Amino acid sequence: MKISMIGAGGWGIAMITHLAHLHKDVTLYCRNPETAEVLRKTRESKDYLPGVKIPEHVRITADLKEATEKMDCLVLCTPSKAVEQMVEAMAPWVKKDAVVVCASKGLAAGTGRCLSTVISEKLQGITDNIVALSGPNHAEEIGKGLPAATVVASEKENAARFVQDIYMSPKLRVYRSNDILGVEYGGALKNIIAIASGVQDGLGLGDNCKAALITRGLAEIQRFGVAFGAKADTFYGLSGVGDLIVTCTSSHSRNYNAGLKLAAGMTKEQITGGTRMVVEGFRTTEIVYPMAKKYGISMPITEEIYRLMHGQHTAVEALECLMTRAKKSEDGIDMQ
Ligand SMILES: NC(=O)C1=CN([C@@H]2O[C@H](COP(=O)(O)OP(=O)(O)OC[C@H]3O[C@@H](n4cnc5c(N)ncnc54)[C@H](O)[C@@H]3O)[C@@H](O)[C@H]2O)C=CC1
Ligand SMILES: O=C(CO)COP(=O)(O)O
Repeated sequence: MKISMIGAGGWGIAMITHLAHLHKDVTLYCRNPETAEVLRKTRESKDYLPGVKIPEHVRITADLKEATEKMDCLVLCTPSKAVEQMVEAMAPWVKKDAVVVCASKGLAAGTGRCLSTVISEKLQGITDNIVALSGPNHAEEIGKGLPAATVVASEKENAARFVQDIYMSPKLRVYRSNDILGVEYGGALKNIIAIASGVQDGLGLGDNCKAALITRGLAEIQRFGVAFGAKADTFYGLSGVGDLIVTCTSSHSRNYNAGLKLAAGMTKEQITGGTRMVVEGFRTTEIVYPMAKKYGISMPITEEIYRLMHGQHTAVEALECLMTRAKKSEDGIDMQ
């Protein structure tokens, strides 16, 4: 079994460390040759995941061909903005019928399509074994081997089973799903609500407000996902409500921390300029809000995060707008 991790940020390092405890032939692709050399020598990324030792037998390479060819399983975990380009670059070396896993959480710019859809298109004629992996999984905890659960989803049942077998361990419980779109929309859109959660904590709004935000956040994530082909029930699972809870409440979350900074008055540019780590929720908001507007999908929290990011509302104004909206019924079917 030859497994390769494409992306050496926090998530890639956590996953390859987990997989290295279960498999012998494991590779980590790091795009920067100097960084790859440092990782080879120190077996640790001080920048992305300090305190996690990459096992000695993990092959670390900056050569994409070496990281791709002959691999039975390729896991993509770059920031979402790089996934399409990365798959395009890998395509000439991807083995026929290899299983390709998308562990990045985001959507395609412009179209808002799921990353698995883009990957499938780029690998047409080479493989259709495309799987999404998503769940409440902070790299900091997976890297330390703390217990967790996740979901692997695919239209191809055998591909999902294959990835389930590869990842499953007494430390990581892996569930299967056939709703790849639902799993991906949950993973991508929860980052918007996590930013909002950071904003609300930054304003000191309390636990009742947090519970309301998570619950109403789930409702709008589900509305969007279902409108684009996901199954409603998937959002009540690990990749939906599970990931939403952890990202809205964990101090590990980059999106949550970005929200805290927005509430403190920092701009999106100041926040992203101050960290090398990806804050996916900003990009996902830029993609989702115009789509929600275009297709008439009510997403009030997403709308306020968009306005906050664009300096159109302050955090306090965003709160006021959300609290003073027209009266609604909870299930969205408004009674006369
Ligand atoms: N960190 C976490 O706990 C989890 C992250 N994810 C997702 O995984 C993806 C990656 O996240 P992290 O590893 O945390 O990010 P990170 O910010 O820790 O690291 C990003 C890595 O991608 C590389 N990179 C940046 N731009 C690139 C490009 N254009 N082409 C190729 N490589 C590029 C960087 O050099 C770095 O190695 C994101 O979509 C994130 O939402 C999913 C689950 C958990
Ligand atoms: O997706 C994640 C946890 O499941 C990571 O979230 P952040 O990108 O906000 O850190």
